[in-house]
Amino acid sequence: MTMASSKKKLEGLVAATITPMTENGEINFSVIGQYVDYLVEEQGVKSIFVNGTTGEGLSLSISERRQVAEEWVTKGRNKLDQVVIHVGALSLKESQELAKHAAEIGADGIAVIAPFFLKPWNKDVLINFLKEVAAAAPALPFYYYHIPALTGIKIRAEELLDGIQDKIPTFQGLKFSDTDLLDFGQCVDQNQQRQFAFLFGVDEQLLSALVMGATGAVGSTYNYLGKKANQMLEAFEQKDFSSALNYQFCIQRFINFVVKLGFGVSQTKAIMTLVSGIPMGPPRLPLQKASREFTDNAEAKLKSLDFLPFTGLKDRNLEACS
Ligand SMILES: CC(=O)N[C@H](C=O)[C@@H](O)[C@H](O)[C@H](O)CO
Ligand SMILES: CC(=O)C(=O)O
Repeated sequence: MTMASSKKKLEGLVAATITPMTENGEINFSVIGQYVDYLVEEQGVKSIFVNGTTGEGLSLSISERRQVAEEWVTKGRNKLDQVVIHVGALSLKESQELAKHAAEIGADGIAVIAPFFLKPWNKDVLINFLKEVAAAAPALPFYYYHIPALTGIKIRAEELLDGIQDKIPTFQGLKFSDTDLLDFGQCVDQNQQRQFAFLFGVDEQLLSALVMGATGAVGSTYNYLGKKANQMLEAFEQKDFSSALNYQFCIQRFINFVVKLGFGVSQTKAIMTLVSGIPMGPPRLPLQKASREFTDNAEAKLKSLDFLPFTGLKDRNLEACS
């Protein structure tokens, strides 16, 4: 526990990394170095969450997950603050293997979702599963990744956190990807004496979560809207709430637009390719590549919001926020 507890707290924006792929569906390791530089230099994002939802972690083989994790850790060395690896899997054995591997390669933490096929039906069973995974990496900070809409496991995070450190001594925080701000607020409220990280995962609502005590955020949009989100965090920090709200609305205009077109990991890959210029490639089945129509519409919206660099249309960007 000494190593885990001496680790500095995970805070600020954490990009949920995309797993770049080639047109024929293999992982494109060759762009990960550029991707790290892009996040740090262009978006001001210094921590990453690897092999999660956005990274199609559950669609990769165990061997691929190990290689992806290793590449991010290697390329992020001396550049990134923290690299957290999502090691959740349906098989406890696989999850433990990935946790152990994350420790071996020098990752800064591990996160785990609830197993979602044969399900834990109550808090104690879920804790037992998480505990067994955490124990495979006893020196690494452990984060629970709460994403009930995707796992179907609706055990409230507030309930799960009650007494969790007695069971999982390396427990260090929560990645909360749900819109239930009562549950989130109570996680914060009931653990004020503990140094947990409360990482919010609904990018379009981050400002509300900051009010509730979020200490950071993990999300897909920080890959390409990190700079804007950082401006919002800065304004919030300065107690300039009207500017913070202005930034949140600006981010919402974009997310609202793409949500209406149908937004998920495939679309995130297309948008990131557009904005960063780094080819993210297609997603893996069962996901399907974003349509040309989606990409064209998203591009027009990004331009009108002034979210694309060098568009040369500044005077016509009526929706742009400062
Ligand atoms: C379901 C999902 O992928 N959630 C992401 C992270 O938890 C978010 O970053 C969303 O992509 C984002 O908030 C847009 O809805
Ligand atoms: C968004 C997020 O945290 C994930 O992709 O796992």
